[in-house]
Amino acid sequence: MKTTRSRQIGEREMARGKTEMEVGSDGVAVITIINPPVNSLSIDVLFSLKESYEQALRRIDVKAIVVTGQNGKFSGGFDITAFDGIRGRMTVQPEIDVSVDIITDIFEGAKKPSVAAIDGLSLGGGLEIAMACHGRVCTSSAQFGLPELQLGLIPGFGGTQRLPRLVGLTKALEMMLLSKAIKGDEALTVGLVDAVVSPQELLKTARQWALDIVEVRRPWVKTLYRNDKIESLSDAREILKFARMQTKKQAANLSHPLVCIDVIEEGIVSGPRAGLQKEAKSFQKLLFSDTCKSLVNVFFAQRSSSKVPRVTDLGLMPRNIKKVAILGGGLMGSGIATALLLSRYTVILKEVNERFLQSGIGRVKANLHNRVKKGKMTKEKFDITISRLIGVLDYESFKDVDMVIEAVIENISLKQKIFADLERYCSPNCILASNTSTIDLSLIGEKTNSMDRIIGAHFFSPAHIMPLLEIVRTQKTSPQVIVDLLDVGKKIRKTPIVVGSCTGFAVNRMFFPYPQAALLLVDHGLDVYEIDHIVTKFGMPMGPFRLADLVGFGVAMATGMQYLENFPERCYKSLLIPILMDDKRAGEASSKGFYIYDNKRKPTPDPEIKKFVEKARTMAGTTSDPKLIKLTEKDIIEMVFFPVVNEACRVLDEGIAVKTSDLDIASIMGMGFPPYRGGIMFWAESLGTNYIYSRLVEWSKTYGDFFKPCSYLEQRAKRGISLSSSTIQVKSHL
Ligand SMILES: C[C@H](O)CC(=O)SCCNC(=O)CCNC(=O)[C@H](O)C(C)(C)COP(=O)(O)OP(=O)(O)OC[C@H]1O[C@@H](n2cnc3c(N)ncnc32)[C@H](O)[C@@H]1OP(=O)(O)O
Repeated sequence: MKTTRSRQIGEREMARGKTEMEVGSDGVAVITIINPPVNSLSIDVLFSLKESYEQALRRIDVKAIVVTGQNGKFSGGFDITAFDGIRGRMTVQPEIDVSVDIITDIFEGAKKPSVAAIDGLSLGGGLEIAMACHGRVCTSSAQFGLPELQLGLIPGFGGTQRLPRLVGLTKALEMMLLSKAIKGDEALTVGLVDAVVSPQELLKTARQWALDIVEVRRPWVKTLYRNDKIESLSDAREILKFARMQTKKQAANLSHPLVCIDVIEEGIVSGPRAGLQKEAKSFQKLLFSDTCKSLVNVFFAQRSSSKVPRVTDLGLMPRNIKKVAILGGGLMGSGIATALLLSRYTVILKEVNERFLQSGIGRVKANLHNRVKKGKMTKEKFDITISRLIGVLDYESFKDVDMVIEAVIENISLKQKIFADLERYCSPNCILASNTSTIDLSLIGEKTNSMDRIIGAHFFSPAHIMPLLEIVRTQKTSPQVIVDLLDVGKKIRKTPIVVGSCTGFAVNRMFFPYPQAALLLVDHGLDVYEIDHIVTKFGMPMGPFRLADLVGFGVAMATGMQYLENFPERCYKSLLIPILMDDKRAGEASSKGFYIYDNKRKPTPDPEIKKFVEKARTMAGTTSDPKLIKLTEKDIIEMVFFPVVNEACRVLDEGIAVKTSDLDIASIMGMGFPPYRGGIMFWAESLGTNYIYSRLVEWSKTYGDFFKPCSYLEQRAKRGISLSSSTIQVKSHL
């Protein structure tokens, strides 16, 4: 990464982070990286580190150097917030290459040895600096990784060259291509560090290690020139060939993992300095890629989703939730119970009779057993985990639970009765949550006086695996209850988004036009499997028809009815699914839907589908539209996803979601929208509001109000304003 410092400092009043140096009577200079919260490497930190090094090298009382990070964190890597600034500055002639000129020539090439003392995080650029030191000492909880690929980048401070030289090619590829972090003990086993010590011993050991190098009691190793761990050229080529093959299979739409492999290969074939140069060039190019911009958007969107205006800024502390009761042990209830048990909550599972209860407990056990089978959980851990699950048939044990999550079938009167019961049996402070995916919470709590503690906890199936938690609040939900649920969400490792109450809430609501658009295209002449293929190629985990099979036609019809009741003017009604249901097809569960499923649930296209499609077209009076048959893949993607963008705009307009970035997260984590496209709104923004608006206008003229753009989109398109700008800003432009 090339940059200049003078411009940096000139641009800001205050430096972003620094290093401090302290020289001990033993002649060791300890340089500490200081840039809370994760000691990221801003340009200021990097230049301060360079200055500290140069000072230490100049001073005759300094024999050796120890580099460490403040507050038990070595460094979380290069400052991701600085990427935009760097992109802007790279049009100016860059002067210094951080990787070669600073890290390699000044730090690693120094005439005095340096040792990294690593506790906590050592990620990305942080690990790359540690690898350029001549020794590494860490604690067992220290975390090491090069996760740059998750940001659409490759390591840019020499990581592609030094990591293989320390841990061998296979392990290095695994750590980089899978962004897989390892802990201190494994780092020692694979050769990434030289010693693991307690946090109390860390600095002392690192100082002594550095002095030992000076006094030739330990070797002075320059990682970049090590050869002992690198495989022979022919073996290396085979390993890299296999890695390329795997990468193409698993990430067909991404090029940066292949760039990473090329850069590693360059170092092995042409030597590490050539590798460093290729790495620097590739890094700079990737920094400008759409993939990088999209994935960085996802990184910050994910972190901002738990920051809720007028809720998390009130200074409220989350209450300590220990015991959670779940009503209903079906697919959702058992999945939620599993997620909670895995994070050490005590869980009470209530069912209406013994048979249902045993099935529910059986499902939880099966979920946990799966983890044991995959080696993610030991048998002992399984026993401890399942011992925290208590099955009950009545409300007796509900008096001391901190939170209840109702996960019964979507029946309004049943839910109303349950919430009225809960109000009687639970303590007045108990949080009353519902896992409903469509029903308005005000309706669910109608028969209670507890609307302030009623909240939606909408999990996605399978609940113990899917990463999203949609937290649904009403006008009356208290901020404290939202803060509590956000905290539980974080503890069970979910990414929460907080949204308002409406039919389908944010995720299902904005995606309801998605299958409808696909059905419209089929009714007008397109092929079911072609649409699924194109949508999958775009990056969705499955196409809309395969998804309908997975969800099941019964559920698809029931939720479809909800949208039809609430938004009749913009629903597309196809007869295809009811026709398939008449043929006793219910989707994957019945082994037949749009696809035929074998006993391993592998889908195969069904030639018979054509017959049903024809019938649906005849009954609806639609015919093949010659214009649609000629559509390009791009057109099809737009016709399927622009109605989603349009509905997302309504969700924002109604204040159901407050940030476009929350909808990005919702689309990625709730629906599998490809993260490397940044999320549905980020992708839409990249295409241009006006473009989306004009295409919707054009289609609505031919195919009706299903495509009619909403006023939120129209206003922004006409004024050339981004989708994320608030209504107030738009009005001010009027
Ligand atoms: C040249 C080099 O090769 C290029 C690079 O180094 S690119 C950077 C590589 N490093 C990474 O990708 C690490 C990214 N960070 C993470 O994975 C996680 O933040 C973490 C594991 C470090 C910490 O996780 P956790 O404790 O859950 O805290 P988390 O909420 O994620 O982060 C805390 C804060 O630090 C910020 N932060 C984390 N890493 C950062 C980074 N590298 N740069 C800037 N800010 C960062 C987060 O945005 C967040 O800010 P906020 O409080 O304002 O929202």
